[in-house]
Amino acid sequence: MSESPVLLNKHEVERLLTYDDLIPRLESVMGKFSKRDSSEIIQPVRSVVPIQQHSGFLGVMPAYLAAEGILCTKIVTFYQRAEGSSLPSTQATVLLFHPEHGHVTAIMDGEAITAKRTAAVSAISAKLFKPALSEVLCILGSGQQARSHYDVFTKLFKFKEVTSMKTGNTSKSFKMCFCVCDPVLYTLQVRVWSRRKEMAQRFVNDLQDPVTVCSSVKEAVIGADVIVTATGASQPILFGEWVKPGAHIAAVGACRPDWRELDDVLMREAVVYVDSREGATAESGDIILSGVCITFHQYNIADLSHHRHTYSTPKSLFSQAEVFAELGEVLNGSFPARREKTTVFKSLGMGIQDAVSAKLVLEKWNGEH
Ligand SMILES: NC(=O)C1=CN([C@@H]2O[C@H](COP(=O)(O)OP(=O)(O)OC[C@H]3O[C@@H](n4cnc5c(N)ncnc54)[C@H](O)[C@@H]3O)[C@@H](O)[C@H]2O)C=CC1
Ligand SMILES: O=C(O)C1=NCCCC1
Repeated sequence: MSESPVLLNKHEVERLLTYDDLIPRLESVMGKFSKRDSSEIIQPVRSVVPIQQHSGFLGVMPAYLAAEGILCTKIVTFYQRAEGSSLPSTQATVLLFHPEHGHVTAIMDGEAITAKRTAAVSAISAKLFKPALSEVLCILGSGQQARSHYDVFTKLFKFKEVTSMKTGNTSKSFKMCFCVCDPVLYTLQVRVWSRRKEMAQRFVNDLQDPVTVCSSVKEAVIGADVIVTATGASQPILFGEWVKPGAHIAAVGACRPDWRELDDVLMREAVVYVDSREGATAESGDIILSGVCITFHQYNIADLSHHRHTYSTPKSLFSQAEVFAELGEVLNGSFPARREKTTVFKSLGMGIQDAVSAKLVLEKWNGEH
């Protein structure tokens, strides 16, 4: 008889899952995933059931990591909620199985895992792609993901250290330049925008450090070096014309093929990285719809039965935004991090991220019991 599964609630998962432990595991598993060795990792694209009547979705996200002995699935629901709703828009449960015998070893809350692993992956993207001098972080949205992104980004990038160069004369006979290196600490400035300003204000009231509440997306993003988009938007809210050249955008929302957060200009001008190419091709409206042309030339042809039919041909077609690489392909060295360019990391979420997070939580719990 197998033992009863360990049951862990949100509070326990939150306590046991730390970014310091999680980040290296995510880097390792995403690097391995991008090698596409199916004897090591199997992770199909998420199955999603629309719940149209209630503006919601049910997703199932299985993963098997043979070398690590992790067999896992997350079951997640996500809803488009009215602003200010007290219900969480993303809810999840994660199940770990015994890979050899098939029984369930742990059932744990998936909300904390989803919040932390998504933010941790965005932070990995920012480590790789943000401009060397990044002083301004902008967060669009004020929900669960906005908060976990705030926590990990300020933890990792709170201060940047820059070396200032001084020049001067050293000799009477000729002028020579010398350099003195002064380490200077700058505080990262954080800005937040939310659809309703009072929600952004509520977000800020919970924080220790000062954060600027902005009245518009444009005000929030102008001059920002790193931008996190973590909203439930289904139409673009972030426009390329506002984005500072060289900025990095971690785009977390818009996880349906017909939802957008980023406009065509940004999607076509930036170097686009994704978590999984298959996931992005199936689910990212920002990628799928970026090449769709909405201007059509129409003409009519009368057929023999006196009906008139309208035929359309595209007047002009833009090509779709191209995916440059997966985050894992950069982590495993097969593609470069093009830090000098404007970069977008389009995140959709992966079962392997939940799997390593859940395993970590269970290991920590086992260590305590
Ligand atoms: N990439 C990934 O791995 C994951 C992505 N997500 C996605 O991230 C987004 C945020 O998720 P949570 O923070 O859990 O949700 P949440 O409900 O806690 O927060 C959503 C935020 O988006 C704002 N918002 C909603 N509709 C909007 C609209 N039409 N325009 C502008 N702002 C709008 C809300 O005001 C709120 O600030 C969602 O789209 C969710 O599906 C969630 C989990 C994982
Ligand atoms: O990866 C996840 O978990 C989710 N991704 C997008 C939608 C909500 C859940």
